[in-house]
Amino acid sequence: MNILDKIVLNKKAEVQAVKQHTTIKDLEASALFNRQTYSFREFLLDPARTGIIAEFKRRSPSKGIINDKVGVEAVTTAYAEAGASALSVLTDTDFFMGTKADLVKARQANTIPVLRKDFMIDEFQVIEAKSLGADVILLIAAILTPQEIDKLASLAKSLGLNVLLEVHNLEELERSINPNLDAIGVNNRNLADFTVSVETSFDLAEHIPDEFLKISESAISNTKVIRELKQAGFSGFLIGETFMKQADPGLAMSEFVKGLK
Ligand SMILES: O=C(O)c1ccccc1NCC(=O)[C@H](O)[C@H](O)COP(=O)(O)O
Repeated sequence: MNILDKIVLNKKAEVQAVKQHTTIKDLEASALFNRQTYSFREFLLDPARTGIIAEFKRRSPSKGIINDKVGVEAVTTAYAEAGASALSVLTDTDFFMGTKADLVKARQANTIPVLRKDFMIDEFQVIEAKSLGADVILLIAAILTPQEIDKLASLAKSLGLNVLLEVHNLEELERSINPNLDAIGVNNRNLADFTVSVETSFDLAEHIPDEFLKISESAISNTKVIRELKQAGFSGFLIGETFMKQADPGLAMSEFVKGLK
């Protein structure tokens, strides 16, 4: 069984366990549930920002612990200050050391869109994402059927959430395209074997219809590649480890963006 299969199996058990003690009514009662979400498109296309979706990521299956010494409020506010167009916050605990509380803290400390970075397999998690203050959810084509993507994306849109679909190859892209998506993210990391190549983004760029925002995800480590990705039509750049592996991830981002000017 590859790591993605393990994560999904674990996630199914986790969601079932949460449903034992939390109802949809409980989620809808959250103070954050009825807030107006920020537009992913508006912030990503704002020329005063960088297009960077800056990720708070303590640990990953591919790298182990990246940084467990920093706090989510301090890092995400520094990311926003450095020009992030949006924030990505891992809420998976078992594989990434993220928490749902991290998302709430990032939401309350910032006024830019926040992506709930998790493995969404159940409608409950979409409603939960809204209750935690997310603006954007991630749907991963490799773990969902087209019918599941359609169901989860249309629920998300009905709640005012933005939807980012993540693909890794042309077959996933072609089978998963759906009018309820806002953005298509090309993951440069193969989630089954962890190999990374930014060429994946360049190869898929021309196949993504223009109505969707194009996001390049993972293994982005310098500003030269961002300039090249912009030329190829990408307007969003999801970056985690490059910033988080530094003692001060916010400072690392502010130094990094100097190279974009
Ligand atoms: O990062 C991993 O090791 C990983 C393993 C299995 C499933 C997902 C994984 N990462 C999620 C992501 O997509 C990244 O956190 C995100 O794109 C940022 O990537 P990076 O800039 O390379 O940290």
